[in-house]
Formats: sequence, structure tokens, C-alpha cells
Amino acid sequence: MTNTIIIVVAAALIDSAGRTLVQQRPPGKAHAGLWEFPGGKVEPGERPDAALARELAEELGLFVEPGALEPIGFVQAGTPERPMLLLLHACRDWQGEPAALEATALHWDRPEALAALPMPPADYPLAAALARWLAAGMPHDRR
Ligand SMILES: Nc1nc2c([nH]c(=O)n2[C@H]2C[C@H](O)[C@@H](COP(=O)(O)OP(=O)(O)OP(=O)(O)O)O2)c(=O)[nH]1
Repeated sequence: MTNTIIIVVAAALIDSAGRTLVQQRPPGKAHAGLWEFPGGKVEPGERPDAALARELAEELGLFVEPGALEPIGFVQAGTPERPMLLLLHACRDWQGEPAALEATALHWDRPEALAALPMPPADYPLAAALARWLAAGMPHDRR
């Protein structure tokens, strides 16, 4: 029997100084202590953008319009028994002040500096895609 792929949505919140938010995974979870992009698993029947808006509310107390989420890149992760697909989105517009409601700590850093942090393996190619995407100039900047 083949295993169903778990879709995980994640967000690179980008502030006005061009920094991105990462959060530290709490003890007792997979990848505990590592720095990740906020987000989580898409629930059955849920739209990925709605899932990410829900996760940002649950984890950080933010209100985000699903339309404010821009696709950046994706990466395969997990194991053969538990395959995952991580979808990274950029977000520059949100309401509220990020609070570590589930994470151990929050950290803002320039995208090219994120790879110096201990992250889940799948996050290194995502951080690289983010840095390239920002360096290329977002559609937002070209208006
Ligand atoms: N949110 C998030 N999850 C990530 C990232 N990188 C990465 O490998 N993951 C993995 C960790 C988890 O296995 C899964 C997200 O699951 P989750 O955050 O909703 O739930 P969870 O901690 O209970 O996960 P799990 O223990 O069931 O694996 O994706 C990332 O940057 N952000």
C-alpha cells in the first residue's frame, strides 16, 4: 500500500527590514529545539492557504488573509513511511504582533543567515529558495 503524502504549509513572514521569522520547536515534538518556519499540516478537506492562515493564528496569534500568502517553493521531506511535501509561502501583510504561543522562542533574521541555525533538514533548501526569491525581487517590489 502506498502512503498518502502529508502536506505541510509554512510561512516566511517578512518584516519591513527584510528579516524573516523562525520559531523554535518545543520539547517532545519531532525536530525539538530546531528552528522552523511557522506552519503545520493541512487537514483533510482544508485549502492549503486557509490551513496556513489557521496555523499562523494558532501559533503566533496573527490574522492573515489567505490572499496575502505568496508561493515561494516546495521540498519533499519525511520518510518513505511518512512522506511529506512542504510548501513555503511568503507573507508581508499580517495583523497583530507575533507571539510564541506554541514555540519555545521566536527569532527574526535575514534569510541568508537562517542556514546558520539548526533547522529540520528540509528547511535548508527552503531557506535557500527564500533567499533567491528575495534577491530576485518580489512581484510586490516591481509594482
Ligand atoms: N511547521 C513546520 N513544519 C516543518 C518544517 N520543516 C519540517 O520538516 N517540518 C515538519 C515537522 C512536522 O513533522 C511537520 C509539521 O507538523 P506540525 O508542526 O503540524 O505538527 P507536529 O509538530 O505535531 O508534527 P509531528 O510531531 O506530528 O511530526 O513538518 C517547517 O519549517 N515548519
